[in-house]
Amino acid sequence: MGAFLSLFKGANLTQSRILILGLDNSGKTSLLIKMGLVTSSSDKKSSKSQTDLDDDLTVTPTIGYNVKEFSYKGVVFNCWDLGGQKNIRSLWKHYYKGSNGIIYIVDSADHNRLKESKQELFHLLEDPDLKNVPVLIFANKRDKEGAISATELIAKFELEDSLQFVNGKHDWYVESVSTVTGEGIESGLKWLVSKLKQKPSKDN
Ligand SMILES: Nc1nc2c(ncn2[C@@H]2O[C@H](COP(=O)(O)OP(=O)(O)OP(=O)(O)O)[C@@H](O)[C@H]2O)c(=O)[nH]1
Ligand SMILES: [Mg+2]
Repeated sequence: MGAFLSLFKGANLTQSRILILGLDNSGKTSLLIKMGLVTSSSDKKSSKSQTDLDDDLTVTPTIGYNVKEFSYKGVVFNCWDLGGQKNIRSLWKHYYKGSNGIIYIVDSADHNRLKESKQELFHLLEDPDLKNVPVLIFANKRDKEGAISATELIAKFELEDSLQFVNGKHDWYVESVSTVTGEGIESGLKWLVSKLKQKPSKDN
């Protein structure tokens, strides 16, 4: 009976596997923590506090991965936050298969690493297991002085010219965010929800 009820409850939900990727120190784990708060506060039925949500997550460099599941606007986000240090980025590809979307995080205040971040993004999109997946790019740390805007990131990453041509057609969207203030996160998630609802789950 319990199994039947949970099946019924999930009947209208779009299941999605989302990878949170980006260089080390870009803010992936911070985003995972904040996403729990943003999605639960938009769902008025939930009254989770920040403490409820991040008790098992710490903002220290991730060795391995963290996984969290959120429901937001009819979509179940099964989010995988993978460690971004250079020596463990080669492990990312083992998580690509079956993914429905990517949230790629860029530290928009770290000018010295924008080129490396761009190269990593284009490299990962060459993988056949990520063909056609929508890519939400978060220009994170907008609260920091010197952070570049979403428009500047689009220009620096040359997204207009090239992203749609990498390995199939990738819908993409850039939003300037801060995981400290939460600004921008919901707007980006709304875009991703609209893309995930357009495509059947696991359709890569
Ligand atoms: N000012 C500011 N600091 C941030 C923001 N997001 C993350 N940080 C800080 O950036 C540092 C790195 O954040 P993490 O979330 O651990 O970064 P990560 O991408 O998970 O790093 P790895 O696990 O090493 O791949 C931490 O000190 C965070 O507090 C933001 O929006 N603004
Ligand atoms: Mg981390």
